[in-house]
Order: sequence, then structure tokens, then C-alpha cells
Amino acid sequence: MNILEKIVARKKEEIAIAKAQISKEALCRSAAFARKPLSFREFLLAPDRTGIIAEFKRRSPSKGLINGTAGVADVTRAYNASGASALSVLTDTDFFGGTAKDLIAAREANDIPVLRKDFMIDPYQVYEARAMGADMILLIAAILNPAEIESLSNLAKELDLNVLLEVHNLEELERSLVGSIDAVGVNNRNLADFSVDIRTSFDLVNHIPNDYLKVSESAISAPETIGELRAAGFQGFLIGENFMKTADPGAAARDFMGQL
Ligand SMILES: O=P(O)(O)OC[C@@H](O)[C@@H](O)c1c[nH]c2ccccc12
Repeated sequence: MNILEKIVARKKEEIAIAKAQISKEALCRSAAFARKPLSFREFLLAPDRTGIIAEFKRRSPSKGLINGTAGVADVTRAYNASGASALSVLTDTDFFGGTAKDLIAAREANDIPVLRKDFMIDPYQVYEARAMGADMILLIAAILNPAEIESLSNLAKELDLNVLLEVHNLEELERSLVGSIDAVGVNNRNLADFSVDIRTSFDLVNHIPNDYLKVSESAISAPETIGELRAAGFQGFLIGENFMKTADPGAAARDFMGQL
């Protein structure tokens, strides 16, 4: 099993446990359901924002521990104050050290869109995302077939959530543009073997129809790269480790965005 297969196998167990503990109907009664999710497009294209989707990530299977001390409310507030267009919060615990509580804390501390960064394979997780106060979900083409992408993204739309579809190659892109997708993210990291190559973004951008927002994800560490990606047609830039690996991720984000 590669890492992605291991994550999905564990995710299935977690979902079964979660469903036994709290029903879908109970999720729908949570306070966050009364709140209207924010528009990702509006914030990503706002002239006073940078297009950066700044991520809170404690650890990852590829890097191990990235930051064991930073607090989610402080860091996400600093990301927001520095000009991030949106926040990405890992909610996977076993592999990324995140929790639903992290997302809830980021939501309470901020009024910009929050992406639930997790491995979505079941409609139940879409309800969970909304119940946490997320504005957007991630659908990873590498672990979903077109019928699954269509049903999960259509459910997300019914719940007023934005959808970011993540692809890593042309084959995934061409088979996955189905259902209600707002944005396409090109992941420069291959989740099956962790190799990274920013050229993945430049190679795929012109294959993404212009009605979708275009996001470049992972392995971005230099402010100059943002200009190059923007010139190639990207409007969004997902950055985690470059901020989180420092003692003060908020300060690192402020410094980075100050150079744009
Ligand atoms: O930390 P980086 O290299 O800046 O990458 C951020 C983000 O793109 C990455 O965490 C990510 C992209 N797609 C994912 C899917 C699941 C978990 C994590 C991810």
C-alpha cells in the first residue's frame, strides 16, 4: 500500500466510528449550519488580498513533525492580517496532526474562507465540514472516481460549500471536471510518493478551463514564484510548510506576503 492508500483505509475506519457517534441529522442541527459559507471566489479575487491560501499543518507523512507548538487561532489570525485570501486547516489527525477543533478555532478567529483539508471519500464528511464552519472542501482526484466527485461536489453545493478539486496530472484533470467544482488545484506534490515539482503547475494550467479558479498547491517557498505562477494564469497559491516550519508561522507569512 502506498501512503495515500493507507490514509484512505484509515479514513474509512474513522468515518465508521464518527457515524456511530454522531448522526448526520445531529450534524445538520449544529450552530455552524445556520451560518452562510463565504465565497471563495470573492476573497481569492479581492484586490486587497494576495491570493494566498495559507495552511495550518502540524505534521505530514513526508516531513514528519513540522511545528508542534504553534497555536491555530494565533497563526491563522496572523495569516489573515497579512493578506491571505483564505485559510486551509488540516483536520486529519493520524497523518497530519490536525483536528476538527483546529478548524473550529480557525473559523471562530477569522472572517475569511476556511478550507477543510482532509481526505473526503464519504458524503458524511461533507456534512461534518459544514458543521465545523468550513466554507470549502477539497476533493482529491487521485482517490475519487468521476461518479464520486460528481456526487460529493453536488452535495457540497447543496450545502453552500465551495469545492476545490485537486489534480496532479492531465489524466486526473480530464476525467474529473464533473459536478459542481469552483476551483481546480494543481498539486505539485505527488501524494503517492511525495516527490515535488513546481513544473506540474506550469504544465497543467492551460488545460484548466477558465471558468474555474486556478490554484497552485505545495512546495512554494519563494515570493518570486507567485509572480511566475500568476503570469501563467493562477489566481490562488496554497502554502503550508514554508510558513509552518518556522518558529513563528504568522511572522513568516507576513514577511512573505510583504514581498509580493
Ligand atoms: O506544505 P506545502 O508544501 O506548502 O503544501 C501545502 C498543501 O498544498 C499540502 O499540504 C497539500 C496539498 N494537497 C493535500 C492533500 C492532503 C493533505 C495535504 C495536502
